[in-house]
Amino acid sequence: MSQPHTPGTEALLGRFEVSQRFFFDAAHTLQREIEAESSARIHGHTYHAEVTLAGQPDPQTGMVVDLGQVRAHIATLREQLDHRLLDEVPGLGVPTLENLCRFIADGMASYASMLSAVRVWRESTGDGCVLRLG
Ligand SMILES: Nc1nc2c(c(=O)[nH]1)N=C([C@H](O)[C@H](O)COP(=O)(O)OP(=O)(O)OP(=O)(O)O)CN2
Ligand SMILES: [Zn+2]
Repeated sequence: MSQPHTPGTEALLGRFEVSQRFFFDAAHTLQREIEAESSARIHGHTYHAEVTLAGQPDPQTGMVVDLGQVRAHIATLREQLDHRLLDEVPGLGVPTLENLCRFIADGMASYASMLSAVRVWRESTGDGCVLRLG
């Protein structure tokens, strides 16, 4: 049974976080001080990403947000990254994990008020980055 939500009672109710994961395969180059030559060559990674949205469930739907809707939104965002040379993606900047987090967060602007975190990582190396928002 859902409880009516009274503003200011978040501390008692807690905060729900729902998330959606996706992955994309992409190529990039990177200017680095170490491993300079191999990083500057075009090479590819499988990137994993997770978008987290926070809030209270709507009393009618029982959902913070319909994750099916979020998945559809992410599919269009993913199109801009999957099988791309990241160096050429407009608005991304230097193709690092940090800028990928920022790019994905910007692409979730229509969910801005709920956006709690964006995480991007590479399983192959164990490298990861989290952008915490809100
Ligand atoms: N703070 C950050 N540091 C680094 C980033 C980054 O995005 N943010 N990115 C890289 C590179 O993408 C680099 O290509 C990773 O290189 P490396 O650690 O050498 O791993 P491999 O390319 O050898 O890994 P694969 O197994 O081939 O995927 C470095 N630093
Ligand atoms: Zn790389």
